[in-house]
Formats: sequence, C-alpha cells, structure tokens
Amino acid sequence: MSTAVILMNLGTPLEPTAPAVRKFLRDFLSDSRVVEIPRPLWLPILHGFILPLRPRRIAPAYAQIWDSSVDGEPVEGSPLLYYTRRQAELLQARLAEERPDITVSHAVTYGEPGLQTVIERLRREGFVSFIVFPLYPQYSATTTGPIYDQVAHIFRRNRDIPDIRVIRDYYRHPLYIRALANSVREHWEKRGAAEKLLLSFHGIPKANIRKGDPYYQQCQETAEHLAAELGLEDDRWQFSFQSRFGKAEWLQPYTDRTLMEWGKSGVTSVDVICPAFSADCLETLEEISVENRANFLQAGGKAYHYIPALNLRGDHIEALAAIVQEQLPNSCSSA
Ligand SMILES: C=CC1=C(C)c2cc3[nH]c(cc4nc(cc5[nH]c(cc1n2)c(C)c5CCC(=O)O)C(CCC(=O)O)=C4C)c(C)c3C=C
Ligand SMILES: [Fe+2]
Ligand SMILES: [Fe+2]
Repeated sequence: MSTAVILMNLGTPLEPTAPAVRKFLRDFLSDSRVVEIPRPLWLPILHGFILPLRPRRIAPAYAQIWDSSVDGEPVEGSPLLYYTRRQAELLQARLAEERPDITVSHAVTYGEPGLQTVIERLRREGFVSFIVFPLYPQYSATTTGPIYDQVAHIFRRNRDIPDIRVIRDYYRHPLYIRALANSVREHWEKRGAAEKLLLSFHGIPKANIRKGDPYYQQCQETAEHLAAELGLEDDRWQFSFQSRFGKAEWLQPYTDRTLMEWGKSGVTSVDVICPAFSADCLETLEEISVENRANFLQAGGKAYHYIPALNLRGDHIEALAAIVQEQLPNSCSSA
C-alpha cells in the first residue's frame, strides 16, 4: 500500500507586501486555536486594529528575508516555504533508498499549498494511506492542534476514511536532539563557544499552559536533553520564549529581556539557537538574528551568534526519515 507523507509548517504570505501579509494574518489569526479570546471580543480587535495596521509594519521585515541567503546559501521566496518544500524533496530522496513507494509532499496550515488541496491531489493519484507530519517538534494546541482540526474537517463527509495519522510531536527523539547538538558543536568548532547558550522557543500565552497545553513541559525537556547531550554545566545555558504577541502574559522568561539583562550584567558573548523552528523564518531571521542581536549589543554584549535552524542538514533529514519510518503502517495489516 503506497503511503503519502505530508510535511507541514505554519504558512507564510504569498509575497512580502502588506496586502499579502494581511491575507495571511487574517487566515492565521482568525483560527480560534491560535487566539482563544472569545470571538465577539477578538474579531473587532483583529479587523479594527491588527489587520489595518500590522501588515504595513511586518511587510518590510518579510521583504528583508525574502529571496535572501541563510548561512551563505541562497533561499527562494519565503524561507519557511522554501525550506519546507526542499525538506520534502530531500526526505523523499532519503526514503526512496528503502521505500520507493513512499511519496513526500509539503503543505501549510495557513496559505498555499493548503492541506486539503494536497490531500485531494494525492487521493486522485491513488494514495490511500497518509502520514501528516507537522514540523513542530513540540506539540502545542496553537500549532499542531489546527492540523488535527483540518484533517478531521477534510474527511468529515467521507464514509471510507483513509488510513491517516498525524505525528503529534518529536521533542525528545534522540535523532532530533542529536541534530541540534551537532549543529551547536559545529558552530563552536567554527566560531568558538560563547559564554552562554540561549535556547529560544516560540512563546504562547501562559494561560494556555494552565488550561492543559503540554508545550512548556516539552520545551523544557528538549532544552534539558540538548544541554545534557552537549555536556553543558547549568550556568552555561538557559531557555526562553520569543515572539510575544498582544497584551496577555506569555511564557517566561522572555528572550528579549533575557538577552538585555545578560548584556547589562556583563555577559559578553552568546550563542542563540531556536529548537522549536525546524526551518528558518521571519521569527528567527528577523527577530532573533537582527532585533535581538541589537538588543544584546546595545545592552553591553560584545558577540552574538545565531545558530541556524536545522533546515536542510543531513542529520535533520535523517531524523525526519527515522520518525516517518517509525510510523509507517505495518505491511501485514495493509491491503
Ligand atoms: C497570535 C498568537 C500566536 C501564537 C499562539 C503563535 C504560536 C506559534 N507560532 C509558531 C511558529 C511561527 N510563527 C510565525 C509567525 C507568527 N506568529 C504569530 C502569532 C502567534 N504565534 C504571528 C502574528 C506571526 C506572523 C508574523 C508577525 O506578524 O509577527 C512563524 C513564521 C512565519 C513566516 O512566514 O516566516 C512561525 C514558523 C510556533 C512554533 C508557535 C507555538 C508553539
Ligand atoms: Fe507564531
Ligand atoms: Fe557563537
């Protein structure tokens, strides 16, 4: 039975312009999994303030990272979409060695190519078994949750629902941890190790954790596994949360404040890695590599290095291949 693997990530605007960013944000921020504020309160804020104002501010930041280069390698269009597409191509090539019957595609939760379009195409091509693979190592109801919703929605009218599984998380998979550790060690070999390593995860509202989201716990475990794999003493590393949005309290400590406090208190050099991002994107290339670098240096820091996301690294593709292989439907039970 041929299996189709679909790598998924968040999505991105179609182009780095305010109208395209507005369309993307409207889709993304209308999802009640992403913003849990009751609709009668949230929709006037979204349509009255955020969608008229934010795209004009964010579009130039997207323009900075569009068609740019990451770690000396050229990137076409949106880095997030570029890496997700290339990851699918490389994973397909890697799996073809043992399983030429597997095809690997990519899709996004918001924007193009959407999951429904991709699944409809694969069904027309004859695939009856699917593995949906959200490239979020740590589960959150705000990111992985909507993918489960979309899968259920796509098949809500089907009588014969295909074999479809969603990979929920892989935050402590040994090959994922090893790939992160390799990327840090390679950085240290090239540039020398900084005084501190900051592991910056995308944040979510703190209230979501109280309501049962396991994201914080999974970030903490990822951080502890990575520090252990690197043999780092406790005072050499810390984890923190970035990309705060809105007025509510988000997970702490905040990345920007941590870096400013370190700069002020005499920490001279930092390496920053973002383990929750399987691909570089606006939140890493702009917020971490540009804005927070400036924060740290202005606060008194001297050297700031951003360690790129796992992107197209061979050990990352190996980890993804192993995770898929662990999920493949048992050939004995298939038709
Ligand atoms: C509004 C609340 C948001 C939550 C909750 C949230 C969680 C979350 N997001 C990612 C990964 C990514 N987020 C990206 C961009 C982005 N995120 C938010 C808001 C929330 N994210 C916004 C408004 C934006 C757009 C940029 C902006 O306007 O500031 C991206 C990058 C997309 C790109 O095109 O490059 C990623 C990836 C995770 C992992 C997560 C929770 C765990
Ligand atoms: Fe986000
Ligand atoms: Fe460094």
